[in-house]
Parts: sequence; structure tokens; C-alpha cells
Amino acid sequence: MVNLVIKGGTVVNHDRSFLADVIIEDGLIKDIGENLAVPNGAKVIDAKDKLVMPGGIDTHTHLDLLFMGTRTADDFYSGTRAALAGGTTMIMNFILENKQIPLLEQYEMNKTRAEKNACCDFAFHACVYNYNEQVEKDMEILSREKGINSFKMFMAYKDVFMINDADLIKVFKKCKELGAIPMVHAENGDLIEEGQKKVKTLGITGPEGHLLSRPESVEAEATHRAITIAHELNSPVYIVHVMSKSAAQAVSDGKRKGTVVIGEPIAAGLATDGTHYFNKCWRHSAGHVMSPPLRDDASTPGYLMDLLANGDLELTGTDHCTFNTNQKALGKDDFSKIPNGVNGIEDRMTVIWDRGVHTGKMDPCRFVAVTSTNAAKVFNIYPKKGYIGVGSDADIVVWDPEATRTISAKSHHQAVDFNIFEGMTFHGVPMVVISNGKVVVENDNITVERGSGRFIRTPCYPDYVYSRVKIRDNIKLSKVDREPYTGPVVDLNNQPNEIENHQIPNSNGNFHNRPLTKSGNRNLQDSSFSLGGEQWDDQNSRPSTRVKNPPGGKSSGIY
Ligand SMILES: NC(=O)NCCC(=O)O
Ligand SMILES: [Zn+2]
Repeated sequence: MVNLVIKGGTVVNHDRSFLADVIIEDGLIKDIGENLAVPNGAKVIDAKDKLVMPGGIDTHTHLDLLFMGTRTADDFYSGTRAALAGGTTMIMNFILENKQIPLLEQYEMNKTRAEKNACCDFAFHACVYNYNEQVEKDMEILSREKGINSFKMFMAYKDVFMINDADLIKVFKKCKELGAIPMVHAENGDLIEEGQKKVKTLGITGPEGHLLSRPESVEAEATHRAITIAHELNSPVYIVHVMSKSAAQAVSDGKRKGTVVIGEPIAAGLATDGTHYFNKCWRHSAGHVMSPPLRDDASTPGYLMDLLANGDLELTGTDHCTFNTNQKALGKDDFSKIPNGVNGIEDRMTVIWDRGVHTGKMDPCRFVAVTSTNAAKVFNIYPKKGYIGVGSDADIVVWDPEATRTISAKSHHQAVDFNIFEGMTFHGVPMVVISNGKVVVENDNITVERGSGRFIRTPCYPDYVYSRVKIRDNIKLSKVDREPYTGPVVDLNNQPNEIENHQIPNSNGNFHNRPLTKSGNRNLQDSSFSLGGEQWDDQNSRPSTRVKNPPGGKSSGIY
């Protein structure tokens, strides 16, 4: 393999940055230091005034996915090529096939496709739609033998992928037993079904119906539910694509309560918004349809970026799931049939640099953490990935922080004919991208090799996620030592009839629900309201019940 030397740049890791040269040999980082000698025959990359950072890890992609009746525009080749063009050197794709196909078979199908076509390294998350013995067995094999440490469940897509709460809890428990990470798509699928019916009844068929039928509260409720389940089980939980302020707030609150919750915003949610659903152009509007939807509150992207900067949100993906306009058009007369998904695999790094670092919200080290290192830690592949250190994989991006890029579907490398960031100019551009020790992007020239990407196994029990869980599991609840109760115990077989005891007819023949007090008076918790003006205890003497002067004074008006 050709050796490389990156000369004179500023190495940026998640924890510090420093001036250094980086020597790469056989796909690995061989040495890091100032003024290193250039080995014979090595190619030199001038990184003066540039940043040398770990290549991005996109935690959430859907390449080569058959979804809502049609296959994504980007497959493993075009998708990973575009990823590299944008400075991302590893993707994590969802195994999401027809749920009738056993999970293990789904895994083999995806692995074969990716190994043949991917140009950068890849890992997988598996999806689980229900729980039974077969699923349990497959989860065990996937996590113990096949290198999968994450399982996603959909709380939405009713009758397609949606899992019920009882099974969701079982999968969480199984994940915990295996040291895997339960991930959730958090939206309330039942409420979405109601929302879609309601919106259609109003005659709304266009893409705005997508947003209107999936309001923020539907996302926030499911996010809160998933975090509550995790909290009660002392399990970690990973919330994919946090799209709204209130869902993000649920993640923040969960963290404050001590739940091990990992929140993943995506490029789309960090730089554009749901006002596009109201655009007069159907193509434009439908091009933004994804789930959960972008929010029509224009301050949401900035809010999500704030939380990404302060640590409440942890890492970033794209949910890259692209459909061309003629595919989106499957829903031209019914918004609920528009294939869900948007682009981002190529755009994410630039978008986050611009909206995160260029705005002063985060420093370059935090940028590295949220685009690469934290993903490597969460999925247990750090410091092989996500780090510029001796022995780490040579997945590196030489970054120009000042250069700008104007995004357009005409010039991007994603196979889709639409880009949600069309015409937007962002600061921060990859000048050189190195994948597995090879230069694959240099000044806009892309030289990738189909099938060169390797499958990266993600081992169970990542410390970053599980160390707190393990400690807490050892903290046992202790009982209170006390003298046993020796007094009488009521005999349940010898009770007066409950109905006779509790329901007392009033003079109208209606029933009050509470028994008399010990002194024989009406229980004040019981309503004394009667339309007839009569009270069931009218015959008993009561302390003054007539109010001559009502609060607020006597009225002399007519009313
Ligand atoms: N997100 C989306 O709109 N499409 C991909 C499937 C999913 O993740 O929900
Ligand atoms: Zn997704």
C-alpha cells in the first residue's frame, strides 16, 4: 500500500488539537508528531492551515432499501461514494427488510450487497418488529457471532414495522442481557393513524398533510415513553432522529434523571425545517417528506444544534433514505403514500461545521465528537474509528474550515434528483479524504473502488453505554427490617356486599358512590348536585346550607 504523510496540519481529536504530521502505512496511522521525516516513496499531503480530523461516521443510513413499495435511489455504491465526497468514511446502515424474512437472513442479504458495493467501511443495525423465540435466537446469534450490537424498534409505521409496547419492553430486556443497544424510532403510530384520517377528512392530500398528521407531541410522547421504559429497566436507549424541540427536551430530561439516553439529531433537522411542507411546488414539498417530519418552527434547527453542542444530544446521522421525484410521486394524491426519506450522507459534515462551529456554538473538538468519536464510542469501535492516534484506522479528512460549498442536486454525488439543502452555502469543506489509508477524494476528484469497504463488527457491552448500567444493576434495593404485624386481618370471605355498602339511592332513585361518614353525614367527597333540587339527605339536619349573600356580594341585577 502507498504510504502517506499528512504534513503541517492541526490534528483535531475530540479531546484536544495540536500541530502534527501524520504518517499512514498499510491502512493504519503509524506515527504522529512534529516534523516527522517523510518515508521513501510516501505521498505527501500538504495540510498547512487545514485541520486533520477523524473521518465522519454516519450512524443512520438507509442504502439499497425497499420502502413503501419502491427502492431507494442510493445503493451501497452511490451512497458510500457520496459519503466519502462529504468527508464521511464509515456508515451504519439499517437492515430493514420485509418482516416475514428471518433477521439472520436479512443480515446475510444486506452484508452480501454491501460487501460487493460499498466504497467505505460499514456496520449494521438490525431492526426488530416483534418478539418471539425465533427473534430471541436471532438476536443472540447476531450480537454474539455476527458483529451487531444495536437493534432498532419502530414505535410508528402501524401494521408495517410497528412493535407493541409489551414486545418493545421484551426487546429492551433482551438487548440488555446481550449488552446491545436498543434504538427506537419514536413516534406514536396509533395517533399518526388517527391524525392521517383526520387530515384526510379535511380534504388535505398534499405533503403538508404529512406534517399536520404527525405533530410534535406525537414524537415527544413516544420519546418520553421509550425513555421511561429504559429508565425503569435500567437499560440504555438510543433515540434515532430527534426532530423536535419537545422530543429533544424529553432526551434532556432523561439525561438529567440519569437515564442512559443517547439522542441522535440528523443533518436535515439541524439545517432545514418543515416550513417547506407548505411550499406551493408539490415536488419541493414532497422532497422534504420524512418521518418524523421536519418541524415548521424555524427555530428548531438552532435549538437542536444547541443541545448537540452542550452534550444533551450526543452524535449525528443523516437518515439518508433517498427517493427521486417520480418515486415521491407515488403519493401525488395522498401524502401518506409519499415514500419517506431525505438526503444527507454527503452533506452532514459541512452542514454541522457551518451551523455548529462557524456559528460559534461548538469548537472543532466537539465537532469531531459529534460527527465521529461519540459514534465510535457508543458502538464500541473506538479508538479503531473516530480517533487520530497511532494504531487507529487511517480514516481521515483534511478539512478546510474557511472554504465554502453551495449544495445542489446538480453537483452532488448522491444518486437522487433532489437535495433538501439546494442552494444553501455552508462553510467547511473536505479537501482530502482518506479511507483505509487510501486517498479517495482530493480537490473534488473522487477515486473510489466498488466493494473496497469492509464490514466493521460492533462488539457488545460498549463501556460508554454500559458501565453505568452495570454499576446500577449491582445497587440492590434493600428491604426494611421490622417486627412482623401480629394484629387482626380482615376476613375477605366475610365482607358485606360491596354494592349495598357503597351505593346509596337518593330520592330520585340515582346512586351516590360513597358511604356515609362515621357520624352518619353525607361524605363531602360525594356530589350533592341534583337537577331536581332535592338531596338524598334532605331529611337530615345540616349546618347552614342556604347562602343568602353569595361570595362577591348580593346581586340586584336580572340574570
Ligand atoms: N425516516 C424516514 O423518513 N425514512 C426512513 C425510514 C425511517 O427511518 O423511518
Ligand atoms: Zn431511518
